[in-house]
Amino acid sequence: MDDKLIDLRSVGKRYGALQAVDGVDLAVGRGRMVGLIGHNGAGKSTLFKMMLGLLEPTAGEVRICGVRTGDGAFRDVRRRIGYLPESFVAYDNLTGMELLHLFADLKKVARSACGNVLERVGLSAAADRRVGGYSKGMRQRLGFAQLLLGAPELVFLDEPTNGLDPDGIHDFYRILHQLRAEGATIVITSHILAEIQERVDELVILSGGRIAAQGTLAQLRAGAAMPAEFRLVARAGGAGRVIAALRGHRVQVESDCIRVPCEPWQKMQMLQLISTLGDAIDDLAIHEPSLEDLFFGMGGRHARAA
Ligand SMILES: Nc1ncnc2c1ncn2[C@@H]1O[C@H](COP(=O)(O)OP(=O)(O)OP(=O)(O)O)[C@@H](O)[C@H]1O
Repeated sequence: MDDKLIDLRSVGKRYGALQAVDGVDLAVGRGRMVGLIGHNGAGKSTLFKMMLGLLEPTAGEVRICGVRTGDGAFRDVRRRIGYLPESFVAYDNLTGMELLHLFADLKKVARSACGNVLERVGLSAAADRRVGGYSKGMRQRLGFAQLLLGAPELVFLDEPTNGLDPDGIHDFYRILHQLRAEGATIVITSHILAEIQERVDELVILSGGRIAAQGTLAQLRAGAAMPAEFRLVARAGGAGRVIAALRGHRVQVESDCIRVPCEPWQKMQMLQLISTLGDAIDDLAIHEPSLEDLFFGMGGRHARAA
């Protein structure tokens, strides 16, 4: 069996004169969880639709579970895929359970699986209520429940945490991590970079239809070579000594701390220097660049320049 569940080779999609996706190469192995991020219009949904076989690429090849999306055999592959679109449309006059029965019938999954799935997303108590009375977060959970039907091997989620409260987001990722532990391969898009950065195995930054960067957060940090920042809190009367010792560094003095940018390879030197200041320093923290810092340093900047 092919362990590259997703295999995109030089994939492009053109809408008339607009090149929405351009020369994308991407391989995702079984059991991986990948975060796809990018500005509005970067091409995330177009890429998703091509991976789901809903859109034909105008260039290159999309293979899912080893099968080309244009091939007849892809119909069977589709049954192994779960998809939660950005706007999950539910029928308001059905109950949550009735709606799930509908999805179970469409997916050829036994209706008896629905109770368990509703329980998994925390909607058991609302199973017999009409969807019209559900909150935005409850609808999103229902969308997640339909995705779980049939235990999909490959899962695509487009902005899945929109509308969820912090508890909902926490539960949502807990279930996703369980799915991954069971062997599922997961691709997720999000605009909430702080939320996704520590929760996926790998990040793909899409910009202007192309992959601007790809890797773990640590790899993206290393590739971007963005400085970390030391934040030093001086003891009363100690600030002058700290600033004098840091002469030659780009020091920024704030009301609550002294900020010193530091290249990744200079961290140990900086720590040694700080250790000589002893009792002039009350506290220190090292702030590594966040995904948001990297995004605006790479994809975001490219995107806006495009
Ligand atoms: N059916 C279509 N016809 C013409 N242009 C389209 C079509 N669908 C998308 N586009 C264009 O392709 C580009 C990529 O759109 P896409 O929806 O894939 O981006 P996205 O990254 O998902 O954006 P968002 O974060 O806003 O959902 C955009 O410029 C968009 O206007």
